[in-house]
Amino acid sequence: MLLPLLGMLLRVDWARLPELLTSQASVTALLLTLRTAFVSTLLCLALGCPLALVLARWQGRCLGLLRSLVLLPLVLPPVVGGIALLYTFGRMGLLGPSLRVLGVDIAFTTTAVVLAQTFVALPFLVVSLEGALRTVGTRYEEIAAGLGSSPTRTLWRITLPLAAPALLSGAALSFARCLGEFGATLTFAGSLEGVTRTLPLEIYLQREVDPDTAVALSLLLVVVALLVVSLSAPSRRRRGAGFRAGLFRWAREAVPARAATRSEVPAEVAGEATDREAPRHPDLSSTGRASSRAAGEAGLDAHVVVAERGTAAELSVESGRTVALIGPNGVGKSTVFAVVAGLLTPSAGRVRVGGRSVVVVAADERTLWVPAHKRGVALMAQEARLFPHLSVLDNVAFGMRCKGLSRTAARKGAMAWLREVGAERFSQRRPDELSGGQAQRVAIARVLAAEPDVVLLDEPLSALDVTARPEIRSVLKRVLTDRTAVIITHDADDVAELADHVVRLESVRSEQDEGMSGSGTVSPEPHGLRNQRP
Ligand SMILES: Nc1ncnc2c1ncn2[C@@H]1O[C@H](COP(=O)(O)OP(=O)(O)OP(=O)(O)O)[C@@H](O)[C@H]1O
Repeated sequence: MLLPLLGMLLRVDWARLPELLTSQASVTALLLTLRTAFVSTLLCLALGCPLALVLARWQGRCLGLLRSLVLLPLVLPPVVGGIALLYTFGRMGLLGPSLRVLGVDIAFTTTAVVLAQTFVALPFLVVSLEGALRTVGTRYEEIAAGLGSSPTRTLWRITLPLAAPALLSGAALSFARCLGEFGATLTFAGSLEGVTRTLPLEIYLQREVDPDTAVALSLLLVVVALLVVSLSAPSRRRRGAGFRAGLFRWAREAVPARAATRSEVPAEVAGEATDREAPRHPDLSSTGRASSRAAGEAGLDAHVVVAERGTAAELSVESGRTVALIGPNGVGKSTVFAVVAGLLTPSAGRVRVGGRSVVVVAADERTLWVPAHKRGVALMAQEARLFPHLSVLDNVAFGMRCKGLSRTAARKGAMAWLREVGAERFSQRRPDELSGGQAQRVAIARVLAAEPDVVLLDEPLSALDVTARPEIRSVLKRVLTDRTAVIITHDADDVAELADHVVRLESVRSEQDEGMSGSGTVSPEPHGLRNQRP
């Protein structure tokens, strides 16, 4: 890699360098290159983001074919791309006559340069972004939906910010690729000075007449490309260090509405929630949920069959009660949660939340399907899954923001919840600056601050060490009082301390059941198991 660069550097006429770089033709070519590369990168972002999202999230059959098509320009010689574009947009091409009727002429114009650059650079953005989206997965999006976030809000507030580093690297790579584009541009746009002659074309021309200018311009292109790529390359330093992180932090702090300073936030909520009652934000307390918490009413009622996972379960939770869902590994407890939370369609069954039907499926056909963010069901998993790009305070405020509270009101409420779970001193930290126990406290506050009708806790204490467990258990015990909740656990202490009832999901696989990998039965224990060993 270095040797050819060295070879070029030794040929640079350093004394004449400024004069060579500032000639009229060089400056025109450089400005045209930067301008077109910038527009092409914007076009790559506009086309590449949805494409990457589809490739990362869609599970259709033609996915492989679609990915191959998107990646094709990476392996095609650019001149082939140029010919393809010419026979599509050129005067005699597929769309040429129709475009001419509209008075649009694309081939051999600056627009053609932009199209050629976009054609070859798009895969760089898509590949970077798709990889990042797949790595992040859907776990944060599922949490966001449980907190009441609409798909659009989730896209802008969770998915894209989480993929921002990859988006930046992908955009920079695309920009760099646009800077160097030659073959497709020459074929489709030609080489007209000031219109389509970009820097690579200028270098090629100068090579014939003035090799010193060609070498000087090549050096300039190397420097620009190196700058772009190095600024966007993933940092191997500690998270939060480095130029990019510094730039992001500076931008965050420069926008006062986005981040309150450490001293501001506690002052903002001074005097809030001084009692040990679980705080309910005043703007959220009148959502009608109080009536659904009347004793004896159904808080959650689920009858679920997921044939492909061999799970069948019936679960009923009185409003304001906590039920422990227990059973051996693989019996289908998390599957039941996924159906109730709206993350999985059952093969048959129905789910009612607070007396409202949210799922009805009969014979594999969904007759009623309320999307996850409209169910009022929040899921808390083994790991805290705090949104890594938000501060602790904004994590907890997220659910309230989804319900339409102003940023200030949501942060006030969030601070009160953090105080409730004993985590207010971490409010301005980032999730990666918390221990497992601290993160789990914050996750509890985040779920409860969203005021869901039903809280689903999937082994919330299992990732904690033995010292943190009793502490978090007692926090849970306090905050789950009067809430409709289901907790999956393998720990007898959790059952004894947290649950009003126990539902046992059992495997009843037998010789006769061949074809079903297993099924669940339910055996509700009588109320009063509290303080007993199950
Ligand atoms: N994404 C998936 N796709 C297909 N099958 C799955 C998937 N996740 C789980 N299963 C299967 O569904 C069945 C129930 O799994 P589930 O995770 O619901 O069990 P569980 O009772 O929660 O287990 P554990 O106590 O180990 O968490 C298992 O046979 C499992 O292999």
